[in-house]
Amino acid sequence: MLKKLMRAFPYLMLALAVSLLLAGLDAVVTKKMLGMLDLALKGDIAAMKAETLPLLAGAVILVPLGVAEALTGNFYRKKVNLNIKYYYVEKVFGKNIREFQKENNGRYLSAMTNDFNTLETNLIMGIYTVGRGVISFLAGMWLLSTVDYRMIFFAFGIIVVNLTISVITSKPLKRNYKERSDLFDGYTSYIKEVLSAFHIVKNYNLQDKVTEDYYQKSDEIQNKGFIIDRMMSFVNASQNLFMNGSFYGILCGIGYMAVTGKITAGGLIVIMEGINRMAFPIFDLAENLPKLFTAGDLIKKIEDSLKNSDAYEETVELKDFDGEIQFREVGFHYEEDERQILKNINLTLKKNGKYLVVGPSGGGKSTFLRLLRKYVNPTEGTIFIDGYDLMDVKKEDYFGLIANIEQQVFLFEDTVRNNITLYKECEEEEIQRAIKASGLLEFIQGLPNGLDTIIYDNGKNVSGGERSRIVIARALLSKARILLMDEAFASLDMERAREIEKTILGLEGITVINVSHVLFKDTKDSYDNVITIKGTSSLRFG
Ligand SMILES: Nc1ncnc2c1ncn2[C@@H]1O[C@H](COP(=O)(O)OP(=O)(O)OP(=O)(O)O)[C@@H](O)[C@H]1O
Repeated sequence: MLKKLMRAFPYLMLALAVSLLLAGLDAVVTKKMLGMLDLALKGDIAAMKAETLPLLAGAVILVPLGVAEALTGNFYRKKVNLNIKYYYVEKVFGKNIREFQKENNGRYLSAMTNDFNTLETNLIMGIYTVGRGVISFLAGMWLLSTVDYRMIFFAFGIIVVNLTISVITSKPLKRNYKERSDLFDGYTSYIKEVLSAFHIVKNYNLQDKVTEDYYQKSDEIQNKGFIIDRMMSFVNASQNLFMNGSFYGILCGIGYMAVTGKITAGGLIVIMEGINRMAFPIFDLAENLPKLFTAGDLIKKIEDSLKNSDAYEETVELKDFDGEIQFREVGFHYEEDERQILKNINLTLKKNGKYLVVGPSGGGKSTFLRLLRKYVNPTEGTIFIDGYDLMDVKKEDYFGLIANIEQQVFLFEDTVRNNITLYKECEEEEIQRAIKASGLLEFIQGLPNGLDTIIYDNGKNVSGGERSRIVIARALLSKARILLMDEAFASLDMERAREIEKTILGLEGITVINVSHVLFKDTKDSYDNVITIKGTSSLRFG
């Protein structure tokens, strides 16, 4: 992520260069204006006339420079935000399916909202604000030094003390920011869960329980925010005390110099202006530096959540499926559960074969499919595909060879066409063939805009059976070599299920592995084999 942030470095530099130009020119114009005051007090009209034009020119240039500063600053902010968001999504979709499913994906939502907001405020804008603050501070320091060079030492003193306070206070702040981010993860997951279970909450009158839980979680987060704000106010108060003390000291000094005639009236105002320019950025620095130091931990937390704990290197490229899939002494148990789910599986699935997988509930049929989908690897034995260990086959190649029809159907909020083609270029004829084979023709003909009708909110306006058929059409169109089906007919009426099953069994050039408890006598015989999975106790093949 740091690399992505660094990519926006040139934009930051550009924005700060414009700020430097603006602050420098502004300081020169101020210095010249106050020089005019001294000339006026001396009555040197000729010198005043000579100074007027450059002064006016400088003042005019300040206007476009001010606009450029705002534009370049916003551009930097946009660039860096887009960079890290792009990086994040790329990384999230680089996660292994199994690892992603195992985690609570609320943490990703929380990262994309809460953590990114914190990063934007504390780091992205923090760096920019600190950079501008330093520039403005230096401009103020230059103004002071034009009157008395010793002011430079005073300025450095202020910076050193400010940095020290920021470093000391950042440690407890870091811890609290991290804890608040963790709380946000839980909070976001909770909100996601409660909103998706909205109808259950209403039907079972769980509103009070939800309100109470919500209140408690919000309370914890607010408390953490309160602790952070309280710490920041202590930090700011101590920085302010030091700053105000220093500035009052300076004011006394310059007051004395003015009274004793060591500086002119213009010089006095130059120093006041310089202090003014230094004061605001110093308060900005005091606020932003400690926050800036907390960003590292947040980035680490985000990066850690993006890592795949399974870093097994897949080396085999497999562009086609030519022969067979072989299970040899395959056994499996889930990572978090030592219970053996599958044991000693030995079977061969031939190219273009049609296989029906049956067995009791909880017997391990979906787990068997998960192995075939490469979501998990066997904990014992080996699955070979065309002679290669499936574990070594690159996921992106293998996923290109298989199509899945799962129990949980996901539909995009888009047209029926895009939901079927999954945004790939397809011939109209192929689409129509898939629609017919999946029994969707009647449904699509009845839609107001046919294939271009929009499906809303993961298929709110589509029935369970229609959803299944859309996903079946999707799989038929994908031209996959292996079709893996998990209770694909569960929400279809018998007649339609039988029809679609017949179509699928008649498909040439595709291997079908169908886990189903919906069995028809006439179609059952069309399978090349029926595999019975009954947990670890037995596995029957044929
Ligand atoms: N992610 C998981 N972590 C731990 N155990 C799991 C996980 N998924 C499934 N199991 C367990 O594995 C066993 C087999 O589950 P699986 O879903 O493979 O069975 P199934 O035959 O497909 O069942 P059903 O027909 O009811 O869908 C069950 O005892 C289940 O509790």
